[in-house]
Amino acid sequence: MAPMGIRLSPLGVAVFCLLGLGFLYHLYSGALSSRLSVFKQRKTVDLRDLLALSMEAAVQGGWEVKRIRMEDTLEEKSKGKTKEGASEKLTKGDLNSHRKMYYLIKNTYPYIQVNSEEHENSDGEATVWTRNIPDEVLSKIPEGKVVPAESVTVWIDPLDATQEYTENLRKYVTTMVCVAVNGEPVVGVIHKPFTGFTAWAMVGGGANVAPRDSYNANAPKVIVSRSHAGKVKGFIQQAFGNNTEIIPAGGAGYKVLALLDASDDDYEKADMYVHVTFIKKWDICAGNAILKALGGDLTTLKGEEIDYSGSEKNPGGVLATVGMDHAAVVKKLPAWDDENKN
Ligand SMILES: Nc1ncnc2c1ncn2[C@@H]1O[C@H](COP(=O)(O)O)[C@@H](OP(=O)(O)O)[C@H]1O
Ligand SMILES: [Mg+2]
Ligand SMILES: [Mg+2]
Ligand SMILES: [Mg+2]
Repeated sequence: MAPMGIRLSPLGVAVFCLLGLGFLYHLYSGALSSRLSVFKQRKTVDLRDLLALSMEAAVQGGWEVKRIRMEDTLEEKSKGKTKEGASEKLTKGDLNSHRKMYYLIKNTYPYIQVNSEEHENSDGEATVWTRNIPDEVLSKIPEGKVVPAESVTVWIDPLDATQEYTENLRKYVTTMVCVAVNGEPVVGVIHKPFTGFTAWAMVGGGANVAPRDSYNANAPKVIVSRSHAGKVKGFIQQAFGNNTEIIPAGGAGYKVLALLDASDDDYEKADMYVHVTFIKKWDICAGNAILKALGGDLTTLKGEEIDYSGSEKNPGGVLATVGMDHAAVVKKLPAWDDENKN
C-alpha cells in the first residue's frame, strides 16, 4: 500500500498564501499608520514664514474689501444681533476677503488650526503661498523660529469695522491675521485696504510700527467703540474723571493703530483703548501681538492675559496700552463685574 500523503491542491495553496499576505499587510499597515501619526504630531512650522504668509493673506483679502467697496456691491445682510442687540453686519467684502485669506493659509498649511470670523460652504480658492518673504521682514528678523504645528492657532478677521464699511467710513477698515502659539499671541498683522499700509510685528522678532514718544496715563485720551460702546463712557469717567477725552472710533484694529506711530492715515492719537462689551478673539489677537512685541499690553479689564486658543469669546472686556504702567491703569479702573460673561 502506498503511504498516505497530503495532496495540496494549487488553488488551496493560492488561497492560503493570499490569506497570509493579507494578514501581514494588516499588521504592517497598523504599524505604519501609527508611525505616520507620530510623524504627523511632529509637524513644525516657521513663525517667520507664518508672518510673511499672514501679510500676504491680509493684503489679498484687502484687495477684495477695497474692490467691493469701490464697485458698491456690498450686498449687506445681518448675521443676527450682538448680545447687546446691535445688528451684526455681513457684506460681500467680508465673505470674499474670508475666502482669499482662509484658503491661502489653509492650502499652504492644511494641518494648522485656522479660525476665521466668517464661514463659507462653497468650494474654496486653490491659491497657495508663493513663499516670498518681504525684504523688510528678512532684514528685521534674520532667522526663522520653528514651533510645533499643533501649538499654533491662527485667527482671521477678514474685515474689521464692517459697520463702518457699510457707512463708507474707510479709514477704520482693516483686515487682520494673528498667530498664537500655545494660546499666546506672537505674530500680528493689521492691513489697511484703502491706504495699502500693513502693520506687522513678531514678539521677540521685530515690527514695522513703534510706540509714540510719550503717553499720558493720568489724563488719558481714551479711544472706544463708536457702534458697540455699551456703558464705556461712565466706566472711563469713573476711572479718570468727568473731563476725560473720549474718542469714538470704528474697528478694533484701527484703535490699536491709533495708539502707535502709524502715519498712513489720519489717526486720532489715543493714550489707551478700552472696550467694555463682548468681543471675539479675531478682533483683538493681532493688536495684542503687535502691542506685546512693542512692550505694551492688551488684557481684559481685570488685567488678565487673554488665551488665544479654544473658544473665540472674550467676555472680560479690553484694556490696551503701550509705553505706560499697564497694571497701574488696571488698578484705576472701576471693579469689573463680568456682566458680559455668558
Ligand atoms: N458687543 C460686541 N459683540 C460682538 N462683536 C463685537 C462687540 N463689540 C465689538 N465687536 C466687534 O469688534 C470689532 C470692533 O468693534 P468696534 O468697531 O465697535 O470697536 C467689530 O468687528 P467686525 O467689524 O469684524 O465684526 C465688532 O463687530
Ligand atoms: Mg463682524
Ligand atoms: Mg472685527
Ligand atoms: Mg470682521
